[in-house]
Amino acid sequence: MAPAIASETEKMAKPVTNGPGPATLDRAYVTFLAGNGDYVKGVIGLAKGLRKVKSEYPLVVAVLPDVPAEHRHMLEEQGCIVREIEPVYPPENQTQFAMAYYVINYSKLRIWEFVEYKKMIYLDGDIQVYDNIDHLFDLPDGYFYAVMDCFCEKTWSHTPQYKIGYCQQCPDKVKWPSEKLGQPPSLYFNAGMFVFEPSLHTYQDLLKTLQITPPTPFAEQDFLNMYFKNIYRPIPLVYNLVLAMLWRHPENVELDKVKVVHYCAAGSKPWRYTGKEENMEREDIKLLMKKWWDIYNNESLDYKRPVVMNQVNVLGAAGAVNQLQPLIAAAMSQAGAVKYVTAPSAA
Ligand SMILES: O=c1ccn([C@@H]2O[C@H](COP(=O)(O)OP(=O)(O)O)[C@@H](O)[C@H]2O)c(=O)[nH]1
Ligand SMILES: OC[C@H]1O[C@H](O[C@@H]2[C@@H](O)[C@H](O)[C@@H](O)[C@H](O)[C@@H]2O)[C@H](O)[C@@H](O)[C@H]1O
Ligand SMILES: [Mn+2]
Repeated sequence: MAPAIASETEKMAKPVTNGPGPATLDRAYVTFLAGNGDYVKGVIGLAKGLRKVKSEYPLVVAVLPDVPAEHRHMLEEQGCIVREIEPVYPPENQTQFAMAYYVINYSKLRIWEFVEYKKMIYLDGDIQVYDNIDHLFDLPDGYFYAVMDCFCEKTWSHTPQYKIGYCQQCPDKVKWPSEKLGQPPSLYFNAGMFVFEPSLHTYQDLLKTLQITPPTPFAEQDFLNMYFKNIYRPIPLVYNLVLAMLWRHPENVELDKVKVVHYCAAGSKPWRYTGKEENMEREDIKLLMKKWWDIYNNESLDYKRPVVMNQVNVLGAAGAVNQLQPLIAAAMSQAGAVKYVTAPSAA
């Protein structure tokens, strides 16, 4: 079993900053948005959540062409960097995806092309970050970091592990029958959150490999698990609490220590929450819904475009200078060091 890297992760308990200045620009969070529906609320909530925990890095949103201009504008208004990507489709197939819409999730693979960033943390749009996780950017390069998934929900009923009641979250509860089924499944991560390094070589190889890989029920999540199997390193579940863990493996969950919550259980998308589906009436679920909405509705977390006057050609006319002076002083105090150019001295 690949050693969890809890020790290294725990060592970086406090968010690492890059010295006094702003964080290096070769790091960013990235999420994925498709369609003209309500997932845009998830991404807006995520942008506000990252701001609330004072993350030092921007949020890039990879949008499919079907994301309307109005939604893109809303994301830019929240300080997001919006990047259009082309869809990625798996080879022709008769696969029954666990959820029919999973087929669009292969488009996530486009983020490996964002090579202006050396390291990125991918977060699904139905994820919220409640504690600063910037320190994950300092995990050693060369690996793929993600949290282990759970096999106990009905969405896994097509798998041998579900049929025998085996789950990697509790491998000793129902032992894997190696004599009958051979090797147990490799450690398997949830693809709603992962730390990765964009690379054109990896990107091209991902797309090439995809075209010769028969699709499977969990779509790009299965594909990414197969592709990164040898460099996958599990990180603690505090970095991606798959909600089902609350009722499937409560012994593994310390909710007050959880930093990232993934609203992926049936009926748990906060912006669609009715409380009617199974497990959705739980007190911890209601608390997590309130936490999500408190951030989404918190206007003080809206992005405030800095008024930066990086170059103000102050005209010679005394009158203009007098009018501008207080404005410049206000801008300087608000935007830190501001360079402004005084009008060249009259020749
Ligand atoms: O209509 C959709 C469906 C999915 N997504 C994106 O694809 C991700 C994966 O889908 P989802 O989170 O619904 O899968 P789950 O984690 O629930 O299995 C979402 O978080 C969104 O970022 C989207 O933007 N629009
Ligand atoms: O396209 C496949 C998706 O597979 C994953 O979701 C699943 C997985 O977590 C199962 O374990 C749960 O049972 C299920 O509810 C949940 O939807 C990723 O979260 C998502 O980003 C995406 O990759
Ligand atoms: Mn998700």
